[in-house]
Amino acid sequence: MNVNEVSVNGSANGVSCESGTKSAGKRSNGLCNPVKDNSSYGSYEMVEEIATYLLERTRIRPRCGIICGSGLGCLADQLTDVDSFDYDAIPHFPVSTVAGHRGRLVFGRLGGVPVVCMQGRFHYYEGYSLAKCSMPVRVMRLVGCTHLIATNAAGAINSRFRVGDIMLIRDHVNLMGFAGNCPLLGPNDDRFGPRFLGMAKAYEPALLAVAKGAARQMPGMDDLLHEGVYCCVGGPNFETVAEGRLMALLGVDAIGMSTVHEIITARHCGMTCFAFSLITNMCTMSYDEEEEHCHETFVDVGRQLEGRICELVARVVASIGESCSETPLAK
Ligand SMILES: O=P(O)(O)O[C@@H]1C[C@H](O)[C@@H](CO)O1
Ligand code: HPA
Repeated sequence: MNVNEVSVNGSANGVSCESGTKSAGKRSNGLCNPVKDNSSYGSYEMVEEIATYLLERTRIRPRCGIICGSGLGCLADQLTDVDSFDYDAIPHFPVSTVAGHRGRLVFGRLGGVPVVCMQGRFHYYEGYSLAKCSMPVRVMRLVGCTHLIATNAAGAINSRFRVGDIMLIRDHVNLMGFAGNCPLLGPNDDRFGPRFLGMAKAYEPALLAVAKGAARQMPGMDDLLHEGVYCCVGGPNFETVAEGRLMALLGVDAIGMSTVHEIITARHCGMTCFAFSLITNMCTMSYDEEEEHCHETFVDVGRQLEGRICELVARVVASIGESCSETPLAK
């Protein structure tokens, strides 16, 4: 059996307290010592229990999961018919520790399409394993999502990009994977997906085409839009000049601290993926440049582009809604 065949019927009872998380009625600070953290965090039963907990408390049956990046929480604010769950109220869920990441799961409708938004994500530098950072993607799958939209704030390596541009992610470089760190480390549970998986079409070309078509219809948007390669680093420090230059040699267009492990996890459980980066800064590529990296400024860039970004996402979600109504959702 795999996730495409399984319907959620686990029980929300009998929740146990795991190290570095919180379970019903019991709390810790939600942080893990990465050394002690279990790389294969999130058994099928645990994820199923979280999904059941949520489905018992909302009538929304989402088709698409949306992860809001730094400063992009506005995406969740667009939803109607909302049921929201603070992360610290959901059994086994980690908690957000980064400014600009609100820390709640929001079920609702975007233009009529049922979706669930992570208003705040988990990052490796917060002390969570990659498996734990991306565990909510599996929850999204078990509550019924067939599609994932991941968004992030990123620094531009590509000198043609400008702050405020949007880069549709065509592909990524899994730098942390090169170093042996991957959300799928540890025993594989075939109910989620296969042991080995191809990543050549990680980002769905049809959704990239939809986004580009939508941008052409939005005044001024076409000029802001690029397509490129994203790379995730562990953070929380930004890159040295030498590292920035190395990224350019590797063919990377923008660098961030998320998304790659979420997409790997989503592809593992058969989800169709779309992602984009909001360019919040230019990476420092020369020793003569003043480094002007500031998380709060990055969050502000997101706020300034809220309207356009929300419209872009709404249009992609609408097209997902249309494709889902043509293809019946697997149980
Ligand atoms: O959650 P995302 O990837 O959007 O967050 C980026 C990377 C760091 O967490 C933070 C740096 O300002 O923004
Ligand atoms: N580097 C890494 N992550 C980032 C950056 C950056 O320049 N900007 C926003 N997230």
